[in-house]
Amino acid sequence: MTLPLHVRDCVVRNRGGRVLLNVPNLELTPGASLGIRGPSGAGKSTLLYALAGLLEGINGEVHWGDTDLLTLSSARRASFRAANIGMIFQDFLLFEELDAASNAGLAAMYLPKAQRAGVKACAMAQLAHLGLDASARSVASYSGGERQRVAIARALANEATILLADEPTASLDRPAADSLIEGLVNRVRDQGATLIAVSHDAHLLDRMDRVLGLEDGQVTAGALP
Ligand SMILES: Nc1ncnc2c1ncn2[C@@H]1O[C@H](COP(=O)(O)OP(=O)(O)OP(=O)(O)O)[C@@H](O)[C@H]1O
Repeated sequence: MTLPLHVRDCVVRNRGGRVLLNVPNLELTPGASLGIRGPSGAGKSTLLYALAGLLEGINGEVHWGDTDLLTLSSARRASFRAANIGMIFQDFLLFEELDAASNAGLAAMYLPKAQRAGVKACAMAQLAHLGLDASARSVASYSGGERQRVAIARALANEATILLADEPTASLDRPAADSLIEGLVNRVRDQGATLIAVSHDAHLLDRMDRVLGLEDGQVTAGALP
């Protein structure tokens, strides 16, 4: 199921009250891709976390279709994420002691039993597609590029229609980065998925339908379609 995004008056503050992010209005139709660019500390990751319902102390509205994420309990937000959102975190957030397949198939833990085998199989297929074998080695010993690919496989394993990616090409070499970009763009086109990607990679930003600029927590460009 593909879902439109509507964000209204989304404000995130730190504990001292400083505004880290202020997005008055952001709309994205299903099947569209949005790049997010801006200097370090601009609030790009904070915006992705807000869109995933991963922040506390946030004001405003983040609607995916009819669901306002910010009104849900944290348990319901976790279920919504497991069913709808694939997220590639900037620092990967892998479980160090687990192997690649367990990390990539993590969404299975949060889904109904009937869907678990499918997610695990999809995780294995994504790993293979990304050139990783099903080693029983824990990911603690993986290289940066391998870790990034495990994180990508995890994000794609639950067939999510919302893909939130934080610097997804940062640890990949150019051919691997271009192949990933191609795969993501194809997924948006073929499955009507929504892709929102924070990136400094001009190749990636060039392939997005729109690019949103952020600076010091404020939107500087590209909020409207
Ligand atoms: N949990 C937090 N508590 C307090 N401040 C935070 C928290 N998370 C982020 N910040 C601050 O919010 C601002 C935006 O951080 P964010 O990680 O969103 O920036 P970014 O644009 O993604 O930067 P980078 O490109 O360096 O990853 C920074 O000043 C950061 O220190």
